[in-house]
Amino acid sequence: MRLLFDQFMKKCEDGSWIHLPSYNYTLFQRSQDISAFIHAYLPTASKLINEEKLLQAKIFTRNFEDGLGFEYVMFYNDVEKRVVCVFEGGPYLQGMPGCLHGGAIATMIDATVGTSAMIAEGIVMTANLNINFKRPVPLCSVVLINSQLDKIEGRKLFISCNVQSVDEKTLYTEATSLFIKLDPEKQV
Ligand SMILES: CCCCCCCC(=O)SCCNC(=O)CCNC(=O)[C@H](O)C(C)(C)COP(=O)(O)OP(=O)(O)OC[C@H]1O[C@@H](n2cnc3c(N)ncnc32)[C@H](O)[C@@H]1OP(=O)(O)O
Repeated sequence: MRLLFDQFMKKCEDGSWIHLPSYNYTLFQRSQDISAFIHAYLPTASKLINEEKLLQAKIFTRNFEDGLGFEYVMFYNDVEKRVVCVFEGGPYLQGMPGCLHGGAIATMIDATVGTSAMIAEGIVMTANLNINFKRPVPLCSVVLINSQLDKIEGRKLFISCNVQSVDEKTLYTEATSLFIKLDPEKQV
């Protein structure tokens, strides 16, 4: 993980790649911003949200102690419209014995392609995520999640993604996704 981090940080030196900051909370740090977002974009859902509990909200992937859950770092290449995530799924993410849980893989795919969509179009939501699990990901191994923004049609963003071993010899997972840029005029 450290070796790959250093390799990508080196790529950032000429500005072709950017190290993306990781968030422990949603992109909105203050609760009133979260509340304003929900009332603006998700009025239907806002009626069901417990505002008090909302104060404890954290990004799902940032809820485990170091090394036990989702350990990851993302880098972005604006020319290629790519986000690459270096990810190690910790021991608390086990599915079948010795394997990373499929839901944990889906989460990190969603986070990676979602980051790509947010960079391109701001406030987006996942409308569709199709995942082919081709080989089991060994638990606690480091993988590369490569996402590619394929096209934008109106509010629709089509992003593909694969999960490979660090030596890129093993293809673990392939996915396609559709993100929709939220329209504040539309009741979601
Ligand atoms: C920082 C890390 C980033 C993390 C990112 C994580 C993102 C998430 O996990 S979001 C949570 C999971 N997603 C959700 O809960 C979303 C639930 N769905 C929704 O809220 C709505 O369906 C939403 C917002 C996606 C689309 O609703 P709305 O804005 O009304 O758009 P809508 O008019 O229905 O559709 C717009 C277009 O997309 C198409 N479309 C919408 N959904 C789909 C779909 N599932 N499949 C194919 N096409 C679709 C529509 O057909 C329409 O196409 P066209 O413009 O050609 O007619």
